[in-house]
Amino acid sequence: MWDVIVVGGGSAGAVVAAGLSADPDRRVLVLEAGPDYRAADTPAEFRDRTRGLGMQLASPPTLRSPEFYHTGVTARRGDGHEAFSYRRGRGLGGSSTVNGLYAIRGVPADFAHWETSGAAGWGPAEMLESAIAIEDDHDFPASPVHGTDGPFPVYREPESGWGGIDRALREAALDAGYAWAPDHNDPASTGVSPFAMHIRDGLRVSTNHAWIEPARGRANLEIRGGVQVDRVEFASGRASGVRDAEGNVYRLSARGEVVLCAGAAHSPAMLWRSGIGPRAELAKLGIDAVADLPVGIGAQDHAVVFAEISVPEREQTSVGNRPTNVIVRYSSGLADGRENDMMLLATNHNYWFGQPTAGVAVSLEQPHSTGRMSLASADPRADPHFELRMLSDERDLERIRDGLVRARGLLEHDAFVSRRTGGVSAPRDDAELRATVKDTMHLTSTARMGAAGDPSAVVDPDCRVQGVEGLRVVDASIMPTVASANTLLTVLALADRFLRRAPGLGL
Ligand SMILES: Cc1cc2nc3c(=O)[nH]c(=O)nc-3n(C[C@H](O)[C@H](O)[C@H](O)COP(=O)(O)OP(=O)(O)OC[C@H]3O[C@@H](n4cnc5c(N)ncnc54)[C@H](O)[C@@H]3O)c2cc1C
Repeated sequence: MWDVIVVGGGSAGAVVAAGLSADPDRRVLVLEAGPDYRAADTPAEFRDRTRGLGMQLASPPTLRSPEFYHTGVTARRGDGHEAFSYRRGRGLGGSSTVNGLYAIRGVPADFAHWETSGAAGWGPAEMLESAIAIEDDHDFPASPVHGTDGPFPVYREPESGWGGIDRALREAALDAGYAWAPDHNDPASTGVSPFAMHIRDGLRVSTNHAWIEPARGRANLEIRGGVQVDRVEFASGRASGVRDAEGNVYRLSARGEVVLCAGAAHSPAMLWRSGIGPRAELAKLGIDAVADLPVGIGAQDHAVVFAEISVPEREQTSVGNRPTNVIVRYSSGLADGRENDMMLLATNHNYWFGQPTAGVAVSLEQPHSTGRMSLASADPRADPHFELRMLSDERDLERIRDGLVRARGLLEHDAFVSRRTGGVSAPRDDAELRATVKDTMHLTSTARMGAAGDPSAVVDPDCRVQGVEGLRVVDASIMPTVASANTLLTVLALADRFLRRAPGLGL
């Protein structure tokens, strides 16, 4: 019998498990589909920051450590595209073990928007408090918006370690009038910034290193790897435990709760298998509905397009072969965009496709387009599929079009012209934009948070799944809308915020 069962020991799951097991009176069980391993045994290829070099969007035919990925998840990025794999991490640390290492906070306008859309208590001040609490950032010692005591390191590569494209983007963007913002994690910042990473001494720090490892050995915390959870079981409308794919059942104590932290792809799939989702979709899979909720509807990710150039190899080399050390954030002022709705990324090498080119990526940080999940069967081993419908909302197209014009303009600056060996290659019209748009692996909002009783929300502001008792979701799924930044730091701040809101959970 467990007071809390945490499903998924990934990014949010590690924070939640460590936080809840800090109370020795609470018995916490973590069930993780992938490997349970000591942080020191993380495969070298993931600790080394050159990992970014091999991080193509599509899984390559052979992966060196396939057990660290859920290889069956697929997505169609845009209407008319071919569907192909959508990367998700697996094993302790989850996606924080395999991700691109970028460590950037969401912007205050995101959280203000969350609050007005019903997520009371998740506004800019609260999310800043959590962002400060989790981090260990020594670059701005006197800053009131930074923390140095948290478990998660934030590091910025000095200019001497940047690639030629990083330098060119900074020079061109400053000349074009974008401001220099040395700290993109300052809530007031916008403009040209060094892109921070979650590394210490040059090596990745995952949530397995930062949260699970220090909590291991607690008598009240048990971690089981290799357990593929099928679904949550209920008795009289209250979660009574979970069942795994082998049929084993893990039971909760009388006041116990299940916290799903299986990520934005797998938490919604697990909810469907548990009878929580759109009634009509569940019926197609032969699942009886426990609660008719819009699970799997509203999926978001940042849409990205590229302006590519060819440059000599020396311009592509940076310390650790990082693809991007410099970004430019700006507010488009277009199509209902809030502050910092757009990002341009220096691309020393085009890791998304493993191409030899370089250039500037244009990323839509506040998409209006939403997608949805489907499941081929109720089999617990069937991974979900996503129709992301990127750029299907005209307002997204308008801003990405404008972003590409800006990127093209920057690539005509002498800093780029003097480095490139040919012309600029980029989508020429809306049809090409829609045909070439890519994701950034930042899936969110598949079980979104909203006001209690709001039929368009899956969880309330205490992360409780509506219509049942004893079940919460705490991971990227619950973001009301995708944060305007790479999503990991927001997921971690969100997990910290949850812990502050649920002090007596399961007891
Ligand atoms: C390749 C890649 C690159 C990325 N790059 C960046 C980046 O550079 N910066 C950034 O900020 N963000 C990045 N992201 C996004 C960011 O890492 C994620 O948003 C974040 O880690 C998600 O956290 P999570 O807790 O929601 O899910 P995860 O960290 O994915 O954790 C989910 C966990 O649940 C487990 N699980 C799933 N199903 C089951 C089941 N049935 N039973 C038991 N356990 C289960 C999984 O194995 C996993 O361990 C990237 C993501 C990927 C995949």
